[in-house]
Amino acid sequence: MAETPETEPLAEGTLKALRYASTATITTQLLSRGLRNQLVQGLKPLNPTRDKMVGVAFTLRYIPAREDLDEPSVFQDYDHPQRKAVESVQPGQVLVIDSRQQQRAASLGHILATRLLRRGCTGVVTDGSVRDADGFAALDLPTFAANPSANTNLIQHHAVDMQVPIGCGEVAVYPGDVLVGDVDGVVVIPRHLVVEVAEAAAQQEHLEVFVLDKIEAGEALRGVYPPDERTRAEYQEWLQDNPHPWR
Ligand SMILES: O=C([O-])CC(=O)C(=O)O
Ligand SMILES: [Mg+2]
Repeated sequence: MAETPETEPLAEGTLKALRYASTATITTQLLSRGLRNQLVQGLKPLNPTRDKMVGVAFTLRYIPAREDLDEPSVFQDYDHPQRKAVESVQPGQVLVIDSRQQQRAASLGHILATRLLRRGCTGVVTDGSVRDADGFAALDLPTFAANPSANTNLIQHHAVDMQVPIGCGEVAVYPGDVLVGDVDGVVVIPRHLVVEVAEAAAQQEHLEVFVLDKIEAGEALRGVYPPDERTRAEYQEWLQDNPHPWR
């Protein structure tokens, strides 16, 4: 497995391909490579009009809160791990939080998310909750969470570590992995596979545009979906006038 520095940005071509491909298509490409558990479970997009998300994982891990440690004055420390994480996220990264699927308290709120947006963060994913949900709905930052919850994180969570491997919605996320989100959910692509999966997914997406045209025109599935040799040859013709849009 090739080593990639966990903060390495994605190449422009890979970004464009991932913005073009749907999460549905990406999960199919991951399945063809033997990976069946890459879709983060239990999430909803909180700002459905800004739901396409692509970015490199910056991870933050929460453990259960304890009353003698997690009281409001801890936020007087600007180096509190939650605040430090927000001020460490780099442009092109998605903040992914392991909230242990616990939803009673928010993993973060709208002010911190606004700071993330200003830092060039491209999305927020937590398998717990967020608060200030109306703020998230209006913020130009794709956000995926299980639920809104008014409680601040200290009620249930203790931020303990960043840029370590985490679990989020039953999926392993390693720093530097690539997250893609849309209306169907959030998929995690292992970093060493991202270039090939992005290209293969974009190609599949483009072929499916052609296939869908035929189905809309009334053609039957046989020979078309999945496309047989004849349909693939027609697709090659169609490509002359419909070049790959992510290139
Ligand atoms: O979740 C928190 O405690 C922080 C918060 O409200 C915000 O960022 O607006
Ligand atoms: Mg707030």
